[in-house]
Amino acid sequence: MSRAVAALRGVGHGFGSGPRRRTVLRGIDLDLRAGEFVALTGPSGSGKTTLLTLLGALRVPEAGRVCLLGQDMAGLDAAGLAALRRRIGFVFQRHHLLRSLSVLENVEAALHALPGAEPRRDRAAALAMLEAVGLGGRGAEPTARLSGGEQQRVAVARALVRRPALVLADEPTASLDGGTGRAVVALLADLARSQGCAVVMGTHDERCLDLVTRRLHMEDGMLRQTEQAA
Ligand SMILES: Nc1ncnc2c1ncn2[C@@H]1O[C@H](COP(=O)(O)OP(=O)(O)OP(=O)(O)O)[C@@H](O)[C@H]1O
Repeated sequence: MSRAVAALRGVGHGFGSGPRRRTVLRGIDLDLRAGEFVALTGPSGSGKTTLLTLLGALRVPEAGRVCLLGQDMAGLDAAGLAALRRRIGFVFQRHHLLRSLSVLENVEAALHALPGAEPRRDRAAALAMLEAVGLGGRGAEPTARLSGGEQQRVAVARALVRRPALVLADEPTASLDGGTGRAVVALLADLARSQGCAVVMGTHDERCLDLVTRRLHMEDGMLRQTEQAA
């Protein structure tokens, strides 16, 4: 069996208190393994983003246990959580690229934040990753000049250049047309396979679901259905 990247047991989370209290996640059990590409589907407000933020160590659960990359979140202080987050790649609907930087600089910036950064090695890694996402030769261009799909590919390169064991994507195709969105998801699937990382993608985009290895369906804060692709 491949490596466990994340293990969640009895995870619950909610927001607010008193009469305004809203329970968003209930009794979530989940195991993620290296090399899996998981789609997280479910109606709006069902808790997908909340679950992704827990998997990204962006918040700690109110109840239950979350182990990420071999570490129990309960034992980590703020610095420990930040160090854990640096080992996770994030791709969002709005790509949060720095428009004033070049394409290459945006990808390199992800490496500068890591301990032991080495400019020459980092540049080589960023150039190789741009090649992998089909943007070889475009590194010097201002990011703002790229199309939406190209910018999302830069965001994928930025998330994967650190070689994370876990990549989280929240609606990565939402601002893209069908063909472009599918190309971005196919790219994520290819890179996940070649780098052996686990990817969890929150999505409403039915057109990309044939590209994943597993589907999880969230409803009323519970993972109701787990369907393994053949
Ligand atoms: N920081 C917060 N404070 C209060 N309520 C929140 C907060 N974050 C999320 N919620 C609420 O939790 C519920 C689940 O939200 P979440 O964003 O996880 O759903 P989702 O399945 O990702 O929805 P969508 O598909 O629309 O993005 C929603 O009712 C939302 O309003």
